[in-house]
Amino acid sequence: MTYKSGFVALIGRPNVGKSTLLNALVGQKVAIMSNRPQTTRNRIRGVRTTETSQMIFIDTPGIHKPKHRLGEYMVDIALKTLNEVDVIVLVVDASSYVHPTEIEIVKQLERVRTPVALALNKVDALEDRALVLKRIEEYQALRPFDEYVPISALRGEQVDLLAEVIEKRLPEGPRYYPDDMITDQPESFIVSEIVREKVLMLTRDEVPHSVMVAVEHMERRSSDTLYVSAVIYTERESQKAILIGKQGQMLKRVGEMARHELEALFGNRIYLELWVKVKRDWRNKPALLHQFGFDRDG
Ligand SMILES: Nc1nc2c(ncn2[C@@H]2O[C@H](COP(=O)(O)OP(=O)(O)OP(=O)(O)O)[C@@H](O)[C@H]2O)c(=O)[nH]1
Repeated sequence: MTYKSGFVALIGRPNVGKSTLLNALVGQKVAIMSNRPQTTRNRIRGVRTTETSQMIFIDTPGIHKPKHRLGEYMVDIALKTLNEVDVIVLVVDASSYVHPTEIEIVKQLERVRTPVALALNKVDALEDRALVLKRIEEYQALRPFDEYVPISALRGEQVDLLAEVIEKRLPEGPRYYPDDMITDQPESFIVSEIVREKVLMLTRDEVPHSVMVAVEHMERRSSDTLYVSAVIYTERESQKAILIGKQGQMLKRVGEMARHELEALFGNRIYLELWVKVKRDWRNKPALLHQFGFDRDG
């Protein structure tokens, strides 16, 4: 049997149960990632690996925000991402009326070609479960979705069915991440996301959002100390210079801020070593793949 893999965007307005669903799909550990402020373009929220497929769930910040607050730029970024993923899951709260934000999201989705599954969550909270049919009709009137799956993320009901529906639409592909990533390795992703966040914050957009951070090495050096070495890749020498700063001041600040946050998060002392390298050709590679660190060899 062929193995399938791909990117899945979980979208929906706040509080509909996206985090709960994600946890039900991939396990508990990922919650830590979902609480991070949304400064990056996309973030991996979790990976579900089975015998037959691997799904990489990403966040699409901005898609649920009103357009006037967001600006065209972010809307465009969000739409670009949604066009690059393999499946979109729009999570809605079936126990609530169709919210104006959902109507806005559906409108945005007109510009996207990716298949969209509608996950009608919180069916356990419906007085009468037959009401979910009415809800489906209401959403269907907005646009025809590719799939409709009533679920209860909280109780884990029909979550596997949703996973099947997603899997059906994934392309053939490899396991991008090791099977045990969720249990063993999410730390490196958290580290790279946090470092990246500090870079963007402290350089105030002088370094573009496409900057990539690759964690090269993580090692426990004693019971309470974690040694981490990471490379920040920029596209140009000028960006590298900004990032390093006068006498290394900028890089030092990035490192200090990231270290503090990581220590609080992991409850360990962190020894963080940061390097800056220029990597010119990465734009040519498929944006999503490289952004998520699949090309770490160069
Ligand atoms: N009854 C019921 N409650 C649920 C279900 N799924 C999630 N919830 C509850 O809905 C609330 C919001 O859930 P989250 O998973 O944090 O929602 P979210 O969409 O990730 O929210 P944001 O992070 O704000 O975007 C929590 O109190 C959950 O316990 C469900 O299937 N049934």
